[in-house]
Amino acid sequence: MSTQPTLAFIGAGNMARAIMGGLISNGYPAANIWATGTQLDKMADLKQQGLHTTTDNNAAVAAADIVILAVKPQILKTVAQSMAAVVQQHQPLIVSVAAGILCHSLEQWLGGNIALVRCMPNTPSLVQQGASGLYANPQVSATQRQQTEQVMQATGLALWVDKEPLLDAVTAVSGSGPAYYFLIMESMIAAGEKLGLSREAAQQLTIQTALGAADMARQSDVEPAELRRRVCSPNGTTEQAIKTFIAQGLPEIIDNGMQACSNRAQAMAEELGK
Ligand SMILES: NC(=O)C1=CN([C@@H]2O[C@H](COP(=O)(O)OP(=O)(O)OC[C@H]3O[C@@H](n4cnc5c(N)ncnc54)[C@H](O)[C@@H]3O)[C@@H](O)[C@H]2O)C=CC1
Ligand SMILES: O=C(O)[C@@H]1CCC=N1
Repeated sequence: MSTQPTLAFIGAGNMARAIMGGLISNGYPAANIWATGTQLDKMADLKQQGLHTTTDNNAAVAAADIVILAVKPQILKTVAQSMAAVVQQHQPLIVSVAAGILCHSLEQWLGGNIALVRCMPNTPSLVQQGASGLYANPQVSATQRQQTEQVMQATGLALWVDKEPLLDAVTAVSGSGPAYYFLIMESMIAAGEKLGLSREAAQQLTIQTALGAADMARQSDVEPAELRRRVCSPNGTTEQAIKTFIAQGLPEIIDNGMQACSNRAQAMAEELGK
């Protein structure tokens, strides 16, 4: 990475830890990363890796070029308001990873007129296989856009969207998406066991199949639908599985689930954004 801005993660929980872990594995200097939380002892492992840890959000903000807001959406208003003065004084770039909290609300809570990126990452960032959607408000400079992109690309794919509501679609596809695949894996492991495999064997085969399918889809120049057809021999075994999935409504189930996810993001903006 050519430029290495100092980062402050406000709320060192699951998502922040996934991004920080991905960055460190990618060679980002630990000394350039601050992590905050409510209890220092819960961040002892981060301190041991060379990160700065503190329970004082304002101290981390004052030290940072980029502040990543990674607390739960339900407490973001209180946390943002308590750091507004130091944000206005130091003018760092703010990146919020919170689902469903609009730029408009964040700008208000942070005292107005701030450079703000909303980012919807996902937890595979930890193994540098993340997928993030990014949206910048007009105050974000070209350099700040580039810096944000560099940071998020160090954890995987990072794509810009040009309309803020599209972040709810990103949430439905990739932000929440790992959980869908984990559920499918859970179900395949259970079904494999029911068919007589040991749990260990069912788990290994399931995970390797998910990895293989994803890697093949990524490397292929044809769409996943064609790759699926190539697995289905006429009157063979896969065809029976796929016919059963479709007859029982799997595509509609996935559509409904993702719609519910996006609806929830919009409802959170209403509930929590005032
Ligand atoms: N978990 C996920 O897969 C994803 C989460 N997100 C977003 O990331 C954000 C965080 O979610 P998670 O990491 O899952 O939650 P989490 O609960 O694991 O992490 C939040 C952290 O904030 C800390 N915290 C609480 N009050 C604080 C305060 N006043 N100051 C500083 N830190 C404080 C908590 O100790 C906790 O470690 C949410 O806004 C969520 O919408 C976005 C994409 C994916
Ligand atoms: O479930 C949530 O609200 C967060 C946002 C996307 C993934 N986890």
